[in-house]
This record gives sequence, C-alpha cells and structure tokens, in this order.
Amino acid sequence: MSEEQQPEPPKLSGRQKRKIIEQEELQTIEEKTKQPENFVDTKFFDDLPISTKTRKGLKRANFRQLTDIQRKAIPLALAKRDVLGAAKTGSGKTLSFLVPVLEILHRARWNQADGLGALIISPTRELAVQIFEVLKKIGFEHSFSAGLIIGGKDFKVESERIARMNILVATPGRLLQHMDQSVGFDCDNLQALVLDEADRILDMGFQKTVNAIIDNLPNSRQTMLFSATQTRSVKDLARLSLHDPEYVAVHEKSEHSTPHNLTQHYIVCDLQKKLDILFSFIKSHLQNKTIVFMSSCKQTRFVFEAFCKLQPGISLLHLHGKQKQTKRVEIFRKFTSTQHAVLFSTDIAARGLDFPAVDWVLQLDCPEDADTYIHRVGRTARFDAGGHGLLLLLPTEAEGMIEELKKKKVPIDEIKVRDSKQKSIQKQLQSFCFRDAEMKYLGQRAFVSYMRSVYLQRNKNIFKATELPTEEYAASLGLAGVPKIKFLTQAKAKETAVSRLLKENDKKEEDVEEEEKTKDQVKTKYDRMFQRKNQDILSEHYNKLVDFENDTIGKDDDDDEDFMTIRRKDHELESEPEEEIKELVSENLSKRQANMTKKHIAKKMTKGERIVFDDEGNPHQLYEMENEEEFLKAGDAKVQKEAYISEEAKVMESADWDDKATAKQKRKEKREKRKLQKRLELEEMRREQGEDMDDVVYTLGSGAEDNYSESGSEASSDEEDEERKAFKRKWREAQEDSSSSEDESLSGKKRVIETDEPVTLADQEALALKLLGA
Ligand SMILES: Nc1ncnc2c1ncn2[C@@H]1O[C@H](COP(=O)(O)OP(=O)(O)OP(=O)(O)O)[C@@H](O)[C@H]1O
Repeated sequence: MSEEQQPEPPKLSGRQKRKIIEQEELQTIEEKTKQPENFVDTKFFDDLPISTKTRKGLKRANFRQLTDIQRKAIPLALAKRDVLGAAKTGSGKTLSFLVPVLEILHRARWNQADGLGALIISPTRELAVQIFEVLKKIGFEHSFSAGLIIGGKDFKVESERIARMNILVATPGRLLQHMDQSVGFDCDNLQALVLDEADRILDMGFQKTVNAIIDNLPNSRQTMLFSATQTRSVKDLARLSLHDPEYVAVHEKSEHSTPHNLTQHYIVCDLQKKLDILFSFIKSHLQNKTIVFMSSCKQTRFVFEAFCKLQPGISLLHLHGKQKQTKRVEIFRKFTSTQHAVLFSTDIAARGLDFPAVDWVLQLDCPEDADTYIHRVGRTARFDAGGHGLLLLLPTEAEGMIEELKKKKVPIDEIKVRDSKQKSIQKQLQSFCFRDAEMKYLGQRAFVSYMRSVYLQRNKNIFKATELPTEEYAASLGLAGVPKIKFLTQAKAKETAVSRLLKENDKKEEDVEEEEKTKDQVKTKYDRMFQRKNQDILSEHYNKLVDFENDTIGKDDDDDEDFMTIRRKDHELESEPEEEIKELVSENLSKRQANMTKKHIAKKMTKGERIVFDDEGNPHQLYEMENEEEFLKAGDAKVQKEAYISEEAKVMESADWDDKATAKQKRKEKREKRKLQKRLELEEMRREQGEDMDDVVYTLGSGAEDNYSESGSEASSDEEDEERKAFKRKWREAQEDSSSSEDESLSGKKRVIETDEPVTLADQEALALKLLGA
C-alpha cells in the first residue's frame, strides 16, 4: 500500500485525549503501588504513586511534605494492605488514611452506581466533621459523592441520600441505625473501612454497635485503624477480621509518647483549691489560648457561668455533649478563629480535634487513664507548633496517676503553686449562689456530677470517692451545705434511666391528676418562689428546682439521677389507711412486719356480704328471689329459662368481644412500649457514646463535574440538581466512545454503563448507535 493510501488516525476530542492520559496514569500508578517498599522514604506528596487529582487537592490545601506516619502508612495503604497506624497526637494521621481512601476508589474507577466504597468511622461528631472538612479539601478534584452521617436531623432525607454515597464519614450509632433501617443502603461493595481513634471505637462503650456494624460489612475489604494510643488487643482486632495487617508505629521507639515540643507539669492540690487555681491561671494567661478539661457537662456549665460573672478579662467558651449540634459547631468555629480564649470542655474535645494554636491544655480533673491524658494534652503542640500541659491532681490521685503516666512514657514534672499567688474566689461564688437560685442549682449539679464521675471511675487505686473532702468542696463551689447524695449501682441506674423515660411517656395523663392534687395542698413561700417564672437563660433550670426540692435530683434530660439522687428532705412516711397499722409503725415495727400484721388482721375479720347497686344507687343482695306470682304470670318456666339463657349468652358474647378488644389493645400498647423501650435504649446508647439526636447532615455533591459541593441545607433544589447532573453524566457516558473493556481490565471490576431514557430524537439516534456499537 502506498503511503498516501494509509488511513488517517481518527481525530480525538479533548475529552477522549484526557481519558486516554488518565488511563495511562492509572496503569502506571497501579503498577507502582504494588511495591510500597519503594516509597517508604518519600519526602514529598508529588513523589508518591497517586493521581493528579489527589495531588492537586493536596497542593491546594498546602500539604507538600509528608510527616513520618504518612511516609510509612500511605504506601502500604495504597498497596491495599490492612494498616494499624499509631503515632503521636497532631502528627498527621488524618491524611494517612484519607489519601489512600481517595486513591483506592479512584483506581477502581468508582462512581455513584457502585455505591458505598469507603467508610470512615469516628467516635465523636466534631471529629467526624473535621475529617469531612479535610476530605472536602483534598478530594476537591475527584467526583465521588461523600456524606457526613453524624446523627439525625431528618432520618428520611439521610436515608434517601445515604444509598447514593461513595464515601461516608460517620459516627457509630447513627451509622448502625441506617444499616438497620435505611432501605437501599448496603455496604456489599465496600472497599475500605477506616477507624479513626480506633482504640476508643473498639473499647467497651462502642463494642455492641461496632460489632453490629462489622457484621454488615464484607470481609474482603481493606481495613485501616489509626490512633495516638493504639490498641493491640488481639481480641479487638480479631473482631475486625484483618488480613495480615501491617503495624505502623512511627513513634513506638521514641523516648516519649507525647510531642517533643510539649512541656508538661502537674500540681498536687486539694479539691477545694481547684477553682482558685484555675481562676488565677486564667488571670495570668490572658494573652493565651487555653482548653480546660473537666469530667462532666455540669461542671463545665457551672464553671463557665460562674467565671463569666467573675469577668476575668478574656473570652470564655464552653463545649459539652448536652449542647445542640449547631451550638457545638458554633463554639468549635469560634474557638478555632479566636486568638485568645479559654474553652471549658468535657472529653468531647479530647480526641482528634485540631484547634489551631492552642497554647495551654489545663486538666482540671484527673483524666480516667493515661491514654485520655495523652489525647487531651495533644490538643496543643500539634504538627510542629509548641505547647504546654498542666494537670491538677488531688493528693489521693497523684501517686497512682503519675505512675500510670510514667508507664506510658509521658515526661511530666511537678510544680508547686505559691499560696500568695492564688486569689480565692470562694466568697464571690458564695454570694452568686446566695443571691441567685439558678447558680446555686448549677453548683449543686456540678457537685453531684463530679462526685458521680469519681465514684464511677474504674481505677480505684487512683480515684477514691470516699476520701473526697465533700464539705470543703461544696463550700468552694459557693454552696452553703453539702447536697445529700446516695449511690445507686450502675445496673440499677440504667434501669432507672429507661423506666424514667418510659414513665415520662405516661406522664401527661398523670399530670392532670397531679394538678388536681396540688390545688388542695398548702403552699409555702418556697413553693410560690419556685412557681414564679423568670425569663433569663437559666429559667429552665430554675423551674426544675421544683422537682429538685420536692423529689429527686432531676427529672430533666440530665443523667446524674441515673447514678445519684438527692434524698428527699422531708422524710414523711406514707400514711397507712388503718389506724392500727399506723400505731404499729410508730411502735418501731418494720414495714414488712407491719404488712404481715395487716394480713393477719384481715384474716381475722369476718367476710362481708356482697352487695350490688342499681342505677338509682340502691343497694341489693347479689341474688334476690323474684316474687313467685309474677314469675308464673310471665309464662312457662321452661320458655323463660330458654329466653334467659339466650339473653345471657348474648351478654356474655358481647362481654367476650369487649374482653378481646381490651386484650388486643393491651397487646398493642405492650408492643408499642417495647418498641419505645428499644428506641430509648438505642438513644441511651448513642448518648453514652457522645452522640445526640439533634444533628446536621451534609452531603457532598458527586455530579458537580469533578467538584465537591455541600448540599445538606438546600435539600430539594439540590436533589433536582443532582438528578439533572446524574442524568447528564450517564448520558455523556453513553455517548462517549466506549472504552469500557479497557476500563474493566484496569479496575478489575465489571462496569455497567447506564443510560437514562432518551428525550430528543438526537438522543435516540445516539443511543441506537451506542447499542449497535456494543
Ligand atoms: N503533611 C503535612 N504537612 C503539613 N501539615 C500537616 C501535614 N499533615 C498534617 N498536617 C497538619 O497537622 C495537624 C495535625 O494533623 P492531624 O489532625 O491529622 O493529626 P492527628 O495525628 O490525627 O492528631 P490526633 O491524634 O490528635 O487526632 C493538622 O493541622 C494538619 O493540617
């Protein structure tokens, strides 16, 4: 054939050229990732075997050089190996799993039709939000759909969307709820599972939930676990069915388990001195950013309110699990963007959160163990920044805790505070509590919840509830006396919590009765005081004082009462009806003895006659003889008997119907009660795990032409948008020259090209051509 006759190579469109380049890149990457050992010393992200899309995303977010954990973990994860990653706080573990997640799906040419490809589980909502934000940043160039499932704003909307997500960042409780209830949400195709803060997720609190989640996942997946305090418990890991996992612990051999640019000290002080020390600390660090960790929401709340009144001269914020999600996000953002501030927080902020430029972490209450200490203190000195940690220990806690910390390679030294440097705030707090019933109430709750937290700690060598100086502590909170408390066992407490919630369901009807009753009662000036309503921010709590004073410590949504209750102040005995019983009780007989005597008396009494009342209220014997003459007049006795029997049969039949209906109704109620109990238990479980019911849902739009977009807040229009985009994308796929066979061999995964119904004639022609071509 002469040269002129050679057929010209077909002209390729820009899109086709791009596709070919992408495929070549994928092939090269795929080959390179098979040898992770070639990349263990890679310094820059640019030198890793990753796609241009991920590289661009990393560059955009200003990530250029890899940290130690990233250098070790990413090449292994890219080779699809199971990874157990442990590295100090703030060392960059998030990217160690996010980069592989994006790459694994990219290399598998994942799209919306493939369903869920990667699942990232975080123990708290804040951390999940943060991971999601990083995913959005570095995944900017990819076109996967990604969702954040951290609790139910609208379960139905979430349900509809969750089935279309390729990557999910989720908290365990909500995720399990979707696995159980969302039709169309399946994880059969899942390629990668990530547990961030794995040791926390695998620990007792989440055990049941995580086991149930894992039951829903395919065994063939890749699994990655990351934490600053990694679990190596064989039992825990067996639950995850890891395949020949790689243990990557970059700082295992280092001298210390905490960042080298972190200075750490502890102070031994009496419980009643803690607030004075805290106040003095804040006053002398007004140009700093500080997080103060406490052991309960109530303490956080009380200290926040009290210190706001004391006006130390710096912004004060507080963060805990009882706040609404929107509030929490707002505080999170505020503290992130503020240069000088103090954040009072529970352990909700202890793990994973990446607040920039925190100077100090002050642990006002002893953490439950050394791991919690490491996570809390890790909120400062992140990446290459410096920071300081200060731990306050009671004399009874010091020896045990310091021993634990030393075992975990935490370098911490004691410092003494000079009394002259401390300013006592006790008088001011007393005055707040005296003048303000709300403050007093909050102080009492703070007291009880602190006692509760110490009592419930597992390590009894460190936490000694019975040795706490209760009177002095109460006084230091500004309380005039020690709130009386009694301890319930945990099992009993759980039972109490569930039955309380069930009771609340029936309470509405009872309330009416209660109202009637209280009308007749004599009102004291305190009753009147508590019935008065005020309009300030604490009015809700103020109102609850009524419950507090009259009964146990709370009927609100708090959980102190699960474990401790304040004893009734009036120890009135319930009045018994019979005078004799009253006397017996007053003669100091036990109640049981009194009851037995009651039975004895009842036995001795003669049996009464049974009397029935007619409609006019006149008494009659149960069976009364009819007048014989009248009976005979009424006709043949046999006929009368038959008539009587048939009439009674009818009555019985109707009574039978009634009984059946009542039984049915009772069964229904029982069923509903059971359902409610199950739901409450689930909610309780979620609450224990730090999840609330009142959350935000975000989704990343997948069809946004290689862009992520948030669509959570504009559900309906976005949904339309998404559908339109999905249609466009599918249609484009159908129109494009098919190179699907190559794709298949590349990804090793069978792909189906979907086309939607053609709308125009041109569409129809294109589709026909496409089908003929196939
Ligand atoms: N390669 C990198 N280059 C520059 N900064 C990085 C890099 N990797 C992570 N960082 C930054 O370091 C900080 C800590 O990262 P990250 O939150 O992933 O730490 P972590 O190890 O997960 O911490 P923790 O154990 O507390 O959860 C973040 O601000 C992050 O942006």
